[in-house]
Amino acid sequence: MRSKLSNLPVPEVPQGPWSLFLDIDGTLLEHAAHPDAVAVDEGLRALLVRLEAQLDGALAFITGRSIAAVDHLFQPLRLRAAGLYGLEHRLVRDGAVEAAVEPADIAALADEIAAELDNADVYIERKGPILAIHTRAAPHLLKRATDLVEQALNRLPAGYRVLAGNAGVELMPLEAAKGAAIRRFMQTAAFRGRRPVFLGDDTSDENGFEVVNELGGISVRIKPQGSTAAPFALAGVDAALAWLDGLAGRGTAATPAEMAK
Ligand SMILES: O=P(O)(O)OC[C@H]1O[C@H](O[C@H]2O[C@H](CO)[C@@H](O)[C@H](O)[C@H]2O)[C@H](O)[C@@H](O)[C@@H]1O
Ligand SMILES: [Mg+2]
Repeated sequence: MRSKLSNLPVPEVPQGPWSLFLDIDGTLLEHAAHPDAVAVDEGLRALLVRLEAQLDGALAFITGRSIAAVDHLFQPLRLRAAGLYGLEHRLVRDGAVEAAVEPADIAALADEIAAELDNADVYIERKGPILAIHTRAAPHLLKRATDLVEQALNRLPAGYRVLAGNAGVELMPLEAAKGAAIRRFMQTAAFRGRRPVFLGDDTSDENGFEVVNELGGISVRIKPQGSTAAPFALAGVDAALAWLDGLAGRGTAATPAEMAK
């Protein structure tokens, strides 16, 4: 069931064994005009290290970015992660990435859409099997970009969908879903038997909230703007980081450099 966001309470503190799933953009990092314009500071790295140690490894990023992009952002950390909305996984810290394959037809569509839009403020992110058109720096082009992606969808074989956000639109395989990625982690040794907690900020996180709710976990929508399946909310990135900081145990800390060994 979807609730009105404005009335949502701050999340309860998890009791007993719990695990943590984290969206990145808009949850841990403030949005920037371009995907490459964000940066991770040492405070955030240290917070993640503390939480990961406290949870005996039961922490994973669940993101629309590729795992390669996540590793670049958070280096030297290589935490557990589902990238590309679950098309890629790294189920153990520092482990191998199960990568997704790029269908040739998506690459061709990206070229066509780039030529049609022909605007330096629109960024077309080619993420293998997913194509993202970012219009954050050119909001007036969101409708045009969405129309072009929907036209492209009609020319693809069945098995793709369009996911529209506030500042862009993505074309992706149907199996790209954060909820499925969370279920997959919950079946692994580090997460099994723990209560999932998931923080996310966008439409693409709603499917993850539904799965976490079904599993009896705590789902939290960051900076609410519409309806959501999450029963809890936090006002923005600063509030999310402060809440996580409050959960982070002190005294078990390894440094990011130690974790990268
Ligand atoms: O699932 P997330 O971790 O939230 O990732 C979602 C997308 O994040 C990135 O794009 C978004 O953040 C950019 C930086 O703030 C912003 O410029 C863009 O408008 C946002 O859509 C990333 O580039 C995408 O690949 C992710 O799908
Ligand atoms: Mg996000």
